[in-house]
Formats: sequence, C-alpha cells, structure tokens
Amino acid sequence: MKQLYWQDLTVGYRQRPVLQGLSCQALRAGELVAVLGPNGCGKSTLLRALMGEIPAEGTLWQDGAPVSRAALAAQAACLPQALPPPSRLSVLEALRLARQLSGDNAAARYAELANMLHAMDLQEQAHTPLAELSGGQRQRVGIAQALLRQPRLLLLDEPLSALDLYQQHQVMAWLKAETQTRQMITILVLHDLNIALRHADQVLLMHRGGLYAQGRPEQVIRPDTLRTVYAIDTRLETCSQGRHWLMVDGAAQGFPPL
Ligand SMILES: Nc1ncnc2c1ncn2[C@@H]1O[C@H](COP(=O)(O)OP(=O)(O)OP(=O)(O)O)[C@@H](O)[C@H]1O
Repeated sequence: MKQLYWQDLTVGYRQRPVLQGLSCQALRAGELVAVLGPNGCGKSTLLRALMGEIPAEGTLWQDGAPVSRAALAAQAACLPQALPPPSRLSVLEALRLARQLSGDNAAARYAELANMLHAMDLQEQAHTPLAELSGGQRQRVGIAQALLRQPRLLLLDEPLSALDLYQQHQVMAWLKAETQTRQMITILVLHDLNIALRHADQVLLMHRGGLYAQGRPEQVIRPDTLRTVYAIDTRLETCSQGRHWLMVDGAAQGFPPL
C-alpha cells in the first residue's frame, strides 16, 4: 500500500449520523498518522468504518483506485480500545498465535517473536499467562499481536492509554521506526497532543464528526485550532532542544476555569 485516502465517508449508528462526509488527503506508506479530537467526535468510529466493522457510505482509495472495505480490512490489523482479554495463554503463545493468523505459516520463528518480546519489554513475561499481566503489559501484548499480523495498514485505538511515560515514548518511537521499515501506514488514535507533536508524521484533527484540519503536527496543533476544537487556550513553546511543546493556559472564554 503506497497511499490511502477516503472521500465522503458517512457513518451512523441506528440512523444517527456520527461521521458526515469525512474526506482526507493522502496518507502515505511509511507515515505514522495521529487521529486527534475530543471525546465522542468519531475517532473510534472512523477506525471501525475502515475495518468494515460497521456500515459506511463513501469511497476508499488505495494507490489511486477505489478499494472495497473488505479488501482494505484484509490488509489491516486493528487494536481496539479495550485491552486484550485476560486469558490463560502465555505472552509467547499469544504472540505465536497472532503470527500464525497472518497466514504466513513459515514465519512463526522464535527469533522474530523474541525480537517482539524485546521491543515491547516483555522478555521477563514470555511465559506468564495474560491473566497475570498488568494493564500496561497487556496493552503491549496487543500492540505486538497487531504488528505480528504483518499488516499493510495498522490501526491502533488509544494504544498508549495504559502505558507509563517511558513506555509511551518507547512505543511511539518503535512504531515510527517499524512503520518506516515495513512501509506500512499506521493510523493511531491519541489524546496526548504533545505525544502527537513529538512523534507523528501527519495529524488528522476531528471535530463533531468531520475533519477540522490535516497536516504536519505543527501545522495542525496550534492555539487557534485547539481553541475551536477543544475549547482550551494554549501556547506552543520551543524547548532548549528546539522541540515544540504545548502549554495549556486554561479553558477558552465562556467555559468554567480549569
Ligand atoms: N455502538 C454504538 N452505538 C451507538 N452509538 C455509538 C456506538 N459507538 C459509538 N457511538 C456514538 O458515536 C459517537 C462517536 O463515538 P466514538 O467512539 O467514535 O468517539 P471517539 O472520538 O472515539 O471518543 P473517545 O475519545 O471518547 O474514545 C458518540 O456520540 C457515541 O455515543
């Protein structure tokens, strides 16, 4: 997959529209794309629609030609918001199963699984049942499983929600490198705007079921857009290492003070 975009994506639940004519510019192979926006604006719904899990209208375009949602879903792996269930499978068994589900039977090699355990900092838990892991460890198993499915399109719904600060940055740096190496497209839903500023190649900022802005993180994550979309007053500062950092000053006018 070299390129993906969608036009006029319209999705609703029981006749109630959630995404209304959502279109985006091209997402390219090797890009880590952050989907941002307030609670309830439709981020998870977008991922479900791309996976063909819920009915949707509109057109998906892959490499310049329309693609069915079934064909797109066949190339994709998705990690939903909920953590993987706490089963009796060990971490290693769970990873091996995910690798086998990729359809490439020859490849459930120990070295690849060992690399994944190392990347997700789970070596010590290799033989631990999922039911005995912490929330953050289970979330890292879920991320590893999604990667082991060998997707061309990786969809992750709030994959950092259970991770500590160190793991959030580790996982994002690793996802960025894997996305480039494998030349896949990774779309992930995030709430932390500073994580998106630091790691994403592109940002889709959603607002009330539509796309409010798309572009490089520093083009989209700006005080004027955040004031409209999140109703907060912010400042972008540049730290001594030249990185952008978002400071929150307070709630926008008309809202109770933070
Ligand atoms: N299964 C469902 N049935 C009916 N309505 C739903 C369903 N799932 C989501 N919705 C509604 O669709 C809207 C968008 O929900 P969605 O989960 O896509 O938001 P989100 O942007 O991912 O939110 P959050 O940041 O809180 O996870 C919400 O108003 C929600 O109530």
